Amino acid sequence: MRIVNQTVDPAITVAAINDIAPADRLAYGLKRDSLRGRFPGTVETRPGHLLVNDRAVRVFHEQSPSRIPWSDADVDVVIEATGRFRTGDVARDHITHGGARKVLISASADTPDAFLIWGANHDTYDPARHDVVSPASCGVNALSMMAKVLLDRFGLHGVNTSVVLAIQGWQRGHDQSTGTSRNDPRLGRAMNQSIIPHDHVAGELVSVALPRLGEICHTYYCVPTPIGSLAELSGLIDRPVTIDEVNSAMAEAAAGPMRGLIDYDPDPTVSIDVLNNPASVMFDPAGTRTTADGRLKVRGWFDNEWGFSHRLLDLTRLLGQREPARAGARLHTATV
Ligand SMILES: NC(=O)c1ccc[n+]([C@@H]2O[C@H](COP(=O)([O-])OP(=O)(O)OC[C@H]3O[C@@H](n4cnc5c(N)ncnc54)[C@H](O)[C@@H]3O)[C@@H](O)[C@H]2O)c1
Repeated sequence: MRIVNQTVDPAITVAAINDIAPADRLAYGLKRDSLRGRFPGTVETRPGHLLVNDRAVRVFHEQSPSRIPWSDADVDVVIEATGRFRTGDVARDHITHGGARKVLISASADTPDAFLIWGANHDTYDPARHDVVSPASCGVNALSMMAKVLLDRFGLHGVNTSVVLAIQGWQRGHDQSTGTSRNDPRLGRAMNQSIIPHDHVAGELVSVALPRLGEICHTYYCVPTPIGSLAELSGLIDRPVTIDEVNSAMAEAAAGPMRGLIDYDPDPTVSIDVLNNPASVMFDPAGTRTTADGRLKVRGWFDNEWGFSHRLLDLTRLLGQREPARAGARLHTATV
């Protein structure tokens, strides 16, 4: 909602929100954000609506995707961002029961019609076959951008990846045995006390985005920082390459074909410096390492909320297109 309101984009209107939270709580959550500060505008409530900068947004409070009357609010694209309904079949209820045209699951979904990573494989979108789409995760987006440059420029292979992820909404403040959103008991452990390993499928999904990379070994850790995450990628190329060559390739991509998706920042960087960066990854040239036998390693930072939300909107624009004429997408989002 914040990004839509700060961007003048006639292609996207937030038409409706469904959330189990009452409207006054949604308004409060939009007005005051611990990380991003006050909302730069006005937020009020009216019966059945939020008024955001005097624009009415319909609010529903249904628990189940099968009960939300999206067609009443003329919604084209639903962003399924509850974290609860991550399988393609359940998310499809927004279409079959709710009357929306397309669904974007804001996570590494199970069995969507397609995984589309913006800038890596979104040009494989087929409107006739892809109704429920997943952009994978923020980490997959960050890794895929660096991998694409290294693959296209140097023929990268033999890839290992790591993500170090800031605190997530589904984590717990103290140890819990029940109620965690995943099966792994480690994910119920207190988020502020540990580096928590997570068996995430991110590596597999980078391979889905860029099949020429082949299989990837991946590791993933959740850490107690509030925002700002790290992506590292290593691999092999068939000739020795210098640090300068790798960094120049990234800088050229950031200034050229990957503009807006890769940000190149030569200043000494720590994770909080990526706050509010809309790119999928902020490449950190100080992290590049190479060896004489063709091994290399790179790192980048990403704002796991802000960058990923921009990619959700990029995909929403794509899914919202109607052929031939009607431009524009009206969307639902469950998080504001
Ligand atoms: N936060 C991140 O860094 C990040 C990045 C990429 C992807 N994601 C994914 O996005 C999803 C949401 O993450 P988040 O951080 O925005 O979570 P969040 O907890 O901040 O937001 C979830 C929202 O869904 C609402 N909700 C819960 N159950 C509901 C239901 N049955 N019906 C309607 N609304 C319901 C909650 O009230 C809340 O407003 C997760 O799948 C997460 O993995 C998060």
